[in-house]
Amino acid sequence: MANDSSFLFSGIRFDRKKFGSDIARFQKKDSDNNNSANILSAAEDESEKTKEAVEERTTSTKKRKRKGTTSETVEGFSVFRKSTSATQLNDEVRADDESVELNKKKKEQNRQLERDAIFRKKHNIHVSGYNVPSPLQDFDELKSRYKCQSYLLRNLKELGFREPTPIQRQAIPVLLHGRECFACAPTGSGKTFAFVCPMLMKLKAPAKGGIRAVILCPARELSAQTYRECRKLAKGKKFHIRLMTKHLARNADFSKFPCDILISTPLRLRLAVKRKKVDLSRVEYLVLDESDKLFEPELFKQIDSIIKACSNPSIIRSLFSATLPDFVEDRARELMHDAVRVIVGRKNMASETINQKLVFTGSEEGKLLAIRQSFAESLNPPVLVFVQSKERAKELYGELQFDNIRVDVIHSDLSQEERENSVDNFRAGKTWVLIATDVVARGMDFKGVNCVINYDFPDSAAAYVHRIGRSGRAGRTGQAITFYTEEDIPFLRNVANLMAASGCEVPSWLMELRKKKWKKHRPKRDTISTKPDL
Ligand SMILES: Nc1ncnc2c1ncn2[C@@H]1O[C@H](COP(=O)(O)OP(=O)(O)OP(=O)(O)O)[C@@H](O)[C@H]1O
Repeated sequence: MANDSSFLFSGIRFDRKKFGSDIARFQKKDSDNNNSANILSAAEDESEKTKEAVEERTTSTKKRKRKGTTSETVEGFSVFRKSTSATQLNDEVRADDESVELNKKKKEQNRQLERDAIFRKKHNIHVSGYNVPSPLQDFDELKSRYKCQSYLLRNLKELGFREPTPIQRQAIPVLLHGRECFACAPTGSGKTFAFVCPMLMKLKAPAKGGIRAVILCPARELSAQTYRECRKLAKGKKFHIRLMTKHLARNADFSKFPCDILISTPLRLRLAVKRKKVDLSRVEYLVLDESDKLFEPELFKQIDSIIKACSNPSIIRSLFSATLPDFVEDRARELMHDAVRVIVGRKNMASETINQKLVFTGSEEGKLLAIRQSFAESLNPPVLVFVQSKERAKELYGELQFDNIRVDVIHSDLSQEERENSVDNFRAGKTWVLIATDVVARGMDFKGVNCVINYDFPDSAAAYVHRIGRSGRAGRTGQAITFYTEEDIPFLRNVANLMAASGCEVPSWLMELRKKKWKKHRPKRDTISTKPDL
């Protein structure tokens, strides 16, 4: 025991002065107790010394760090030094260093998070999800942070894109970090580039060996437009970008040619998949543009089977739209892994750059008078006029085509070529007024549409937001006029709410109307005609 204790406590100097009274007490005890008394007092001493030693060690480690040295003998510390191996000590020092480093890193991360939050607030960007990448400060960061190739930066410049739009600031880094993403941003706010840019950057260079990326759009016109935009952005790089035409869907064998990016409507892609001429198992990127439309019941089956056919486990999927109803969010959460949700402004809101107006026309006849009067007073082309069906598009066209204005029409009964011509002529300014059904209500980027007229009241909040969003794009101002008749009054409050939310003045009586659930409001309307009924 004595030996043990001397071994255990060797090196400890006993402070006789400090523990004088204890020594006196223990000296009175018989000799048998001497050993244990010594041990006890030595133990007390040790505990005292241990405390000192620990304090000493902490200070000396700090000192060492300050001085940059690693060994300094401290009195009374040697017992621990002796029983602690050099590697252990080194480990402790290293652990200390690491924890300081970690703290520094954490602090910097927190500062970055704070900066990101301020920046997002400034640009009205709202995110949710784990570890959301920092938003882009400018396009230069595409190069400095993500090694963007020069062809893409050059194309951006050529297109006149100086600053990223809010959705581009956030969605591009999210996708470049390989995260799935569902995003909602106002009409005309640059969502196309937000998904095409990271796609081109991730694909890096043209390659053979199957379809690598797919963009799905709900309408042919929008697919054609996205195809053109992709090609503009990819200029200078020989990517194989293909638009799924009716001919390709029916006849082509996609295994026979390279395809980096395929742009299609769900119907055409589904047809090609069914024919087994398209293999989607290698697709690395899948974009569902106008995703809420794609998830509507009439397209859901096709979309579902396409998503299943894109079976690559490392696929990155993204959903984009200006309207993101809850059912689409739910679907996105089911579908995606570790997705980031990006909302610019408020969900499902009309663009704030559009001046919106409601006009009561009483009857169908009243509408025709109102549109003629409006054109007579001030026709400021290009003007887009929306009606609720192809029959009504034909009727209105029949009325206006002889009115000495350059008017055209687009609907699903026209041939592909006729539809393309209508769009091209309108884009080129040859047509002043384009009468349309909802086939061109979503995504179409007609530059500088001055006014959208909802000749027929839209059938849903989403339809309203997308239709009027053909105007007031890319920061420009625009105008939207919505005609309403008695039949539409139950749904007026919904439009009034959208108007108020995007900053338009709304008469107070409108805000006092009752709200009614707006579900596919397409009442049977009287024929558009000034000819008297026979
Ligand atoms: N960073 C940018 N700077 C300037 N213009 C831009 C920028 N990004 C996109 N644009 C332009 O803004 C217009 C609208 O872009 P885009 O069609 O992608 O909008 P969107 O958000 O997809 O609209 P929608 O919801 O109607 O589909 C286009 O003409 C496009 O060229």
